[in-house]
Amino acid sequence: MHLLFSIRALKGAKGADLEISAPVGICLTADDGKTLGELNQEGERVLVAKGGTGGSLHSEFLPSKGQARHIRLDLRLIADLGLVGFPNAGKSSLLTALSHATPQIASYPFTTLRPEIGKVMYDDHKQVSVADLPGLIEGAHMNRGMGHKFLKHVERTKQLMFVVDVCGFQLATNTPFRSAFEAVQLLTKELELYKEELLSKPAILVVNKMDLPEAEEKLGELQNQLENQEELSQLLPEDMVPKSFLHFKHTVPVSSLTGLGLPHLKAVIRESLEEQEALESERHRIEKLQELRREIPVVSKTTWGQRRSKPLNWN
Ligand SMILES: Nc1nc2c(ncn2[C@@H]2O[C@H](COP(=O)(O)OP(=O)(O)OP(=O)(O)O)[C@@H](O)[C@H]2O)c(=O)[nH]1
Ligand SMILES: [Mg+2]
Repeated sequence: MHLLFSIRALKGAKGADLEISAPVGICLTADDGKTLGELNQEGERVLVAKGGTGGSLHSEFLPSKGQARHIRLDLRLIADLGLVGFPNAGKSSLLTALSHATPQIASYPFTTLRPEIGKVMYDDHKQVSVADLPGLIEGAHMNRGMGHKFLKHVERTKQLMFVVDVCGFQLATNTPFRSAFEAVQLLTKELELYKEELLSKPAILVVNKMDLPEAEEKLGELQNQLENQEELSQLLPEDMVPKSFLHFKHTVPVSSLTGLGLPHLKAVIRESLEEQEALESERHRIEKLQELRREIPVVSKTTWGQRRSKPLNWN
C-alpha cells in the first residue's frame, strides 16, 4: 500500500525545513526515486523538504521559496513471520489452516496478489502474526513477477517461513521443473540478490503437500539433500546457487489440506520466536553492560598501589 502527496516547505531560514514523523514501518521516496528515509522507530523524523533561505543583503532581503516535492509513502508490512515460496506452494492454504485468515486459494499461480496477515492463536492467548505474501518467481530481484513489491515486505518480518511443495514446482510448460531442493536454493538466491541481510533472519522450512503420493520418499530425499547442500549445489547451474546456504533450524513436513503436522508447526513457530526474543534481550543486556563499563572509569593497579603505599594517618 502506498500514499502519494505533494508538499512545499515554508519560506524563511532555519526551522522552516519540513520533517515527517509517522507510524513505524513507513518508507519515504521522492519523485526522482531517491529514498529519503525510513521510519523504523517510534518518534523518528525524516527531512523531506528543505526550507527556503531567509532574506539577506545578498538577496535584497527577499526570502526564497522552500523545496517542493512529491513524496511517496510506502507502508511496509510488519509481521512476526513472512511466508516465502514459489506460487502454488500452498502458502495461503497454510495460513488458512493455521489462523482465522481467509486468503484466496486456487490451483493456479499468483492467486495471492497482495499481502494478508493472519493471527495464529495459542491456548494461553498468545498471538503470532503471519504474513501471506504473493508467490516469488525466479528473477524477482530484477522485479520479475511481483518482484520488489513482494520482497520489501519480507524485510519487515522477524523470521522467514519458506514453504515448498514436496513434489516440486513448475510455473508453466515452457519453464523448467524445480524440485523442492532446487526451490529452496532458488528462493534463497532471490532473497540474497535482493538484500543479503534478509538471510540473517531465522528461517523455518515448511514442506507442504505431504498428503500427496510419494511425499514421504521425496521428503527423505530433500532432507538428505539439505544435509549435503554445499556439495550437491555444485551440480546445479552457477546462477541458481546462493553464496551462502540457509541452515533451517526446523524443517517441518505438513499438509495444509489434511492438517497433518500443523500442531507441531505451531509449536515450532512459537519456540523459534521465543528463542529469538531471548537471544535479542541477552544481546541487549550485554550491550548495556559494555556501555556501562565504558562509562565507569577503571582504577588502575598502580593508582591503588600508590594509594596504599601512602602512610596511614591514625590521628
Ligand atoms: N494436495 C494438497 N494440495 C494443497 C495443499 N496445500 C495447498 N494445496 C493446493 O495447492 C494449490 C495452491 O494453493 P495456494 O494456497 O493458493 O498456494 P499459494 O502458495 O498461496 O499460491 P500463490 O498465492 O499463487 O503464491 C491449491 O489448489 C491448494 O488447494 C496440501 O497440503 N496438499
Ligand atoms: Mg497465495
